[in-house]
Amino acid sequence: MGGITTEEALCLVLQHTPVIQEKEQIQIANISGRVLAEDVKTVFDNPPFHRSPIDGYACRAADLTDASKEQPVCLTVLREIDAGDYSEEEVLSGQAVRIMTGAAIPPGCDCCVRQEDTDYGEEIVQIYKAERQWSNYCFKGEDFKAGQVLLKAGRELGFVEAGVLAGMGVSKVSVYRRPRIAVLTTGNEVAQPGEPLAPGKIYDINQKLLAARLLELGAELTEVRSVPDEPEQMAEALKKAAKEADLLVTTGAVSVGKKDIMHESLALIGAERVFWGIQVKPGMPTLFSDYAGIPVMSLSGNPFSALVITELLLRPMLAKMMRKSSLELVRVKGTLADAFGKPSPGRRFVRAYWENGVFHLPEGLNSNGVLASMVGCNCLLDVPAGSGALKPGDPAEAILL
Ligand SMILES: Nc1nc2c(c(=O)[nH]1)N[C@H]1C(S)=C(S)[C@@H](COP(=O)(O)OP(=O)(O)OC[C@H]3O[C@@H](n4cnc5c(N)ncnc54)[C@H](O)[C@@H]3O)O[C@H]1N2
Ligand code: MOO
Repeated sequence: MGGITTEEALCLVLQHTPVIQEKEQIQIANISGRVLAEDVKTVFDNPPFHRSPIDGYACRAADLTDASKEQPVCLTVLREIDAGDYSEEEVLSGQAVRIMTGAAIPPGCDCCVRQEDTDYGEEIVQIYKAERQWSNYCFKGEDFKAGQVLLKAGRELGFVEAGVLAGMGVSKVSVYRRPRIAVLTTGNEVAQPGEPLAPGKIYDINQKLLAARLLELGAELTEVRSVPDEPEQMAEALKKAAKEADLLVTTGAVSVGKKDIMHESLALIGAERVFWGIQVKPGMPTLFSDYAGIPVMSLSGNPFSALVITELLLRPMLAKMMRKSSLELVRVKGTLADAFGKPSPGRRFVRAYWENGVFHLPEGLNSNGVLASMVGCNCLLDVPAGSGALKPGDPAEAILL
């Protein structure tokens, strides 16, 4: 098997991968999967006031030292404070306020009593329980203090951060823009889903397969389309796509056939070949070029080959472009539940389902042109070069999808 190793390929690919620098402001409800571009600092204490975590009465703990069901302590109820109300009137010894969960505790009080530990009195309340100072008392600033950097630039954002930002009163944040990718598939044999299928034609799987995965990984798609197997047309399509995109992805026409037009198309636009051929199955004829600073990843046309190299190379590229370490490949170990009959003279990736340390192989064919048996698979077994047929119980490793 010719070509460089996958590690060498990844290294070269990353050398030609730009990190996106441009920033944009987005609403915090849309931040999931984005990367924060600037530190976000708090400008007030939260909660902004001492507050009650219960429905009951706020008063002074020193008044309650002897309180019990048998010998209740009676306090005069000054007022009711509901959540959202605010009172600055000091509560003195012998006094209490009726207070609701989330309401601001007035000055003078240093504890709250649950209403279940009282007689629910409206003007005079009988308290049945002693409370320690600061019990049932949430302090101003216990969530965060003014001047704290709660979220640092570079953090990957999700629902927790959306909630934290909302609590800070922030409605928009600055994030790095998404990488823009164009996907161009080749092949005079491909028809688009929804169209009738003429003899000799197949549906274009790669467009949708790649578009769905790249969107899932966090990219923006500038265009996704099929280009006829004509070098001039593909050259034009690449030139046009490069005006909008940070990365170009093509599928098909990279092998050695007469219609393998990617080589000529890339030569026509003056793209520099970085490598052609990786010692891996599937995806062996993968071609990678640099077109005036824009990386061009040309995947082989077989859908499973395109899928494997998307995970092995495109995903780490996106991790770098977006500064998202969560996209880096995760490896798992386990044992095989099923046999895999083919020997692997070179490194091979095989579709599988991993659960509780066990790898299950799907029923259908594990062939590069077969995609249906991928349904339900969640990993790619990484079978080292020089392996023979694999049998149940053999140890194995995989990358998670
Ligand atoms: N004489 C040789 N023939 C082949 C070699 C070789 O070394 N010598 N390598 C084989 C290997 S390995 C692969 S992989 C393929 C790679 O071919 P290409 O990348 O040039 O891709 P195509 O020939 O265009 O297509 C391969 C296969 O995939 C189907 N295809 C293409 N595009 C799509 C699409 N968008 N959706 C669904 N299916 C697609 C296409 O019809 C072919 O069946 O070359 C081997 N040949
Ligand atoms: O390398 Mo090809 O991608 O075996 O199918």
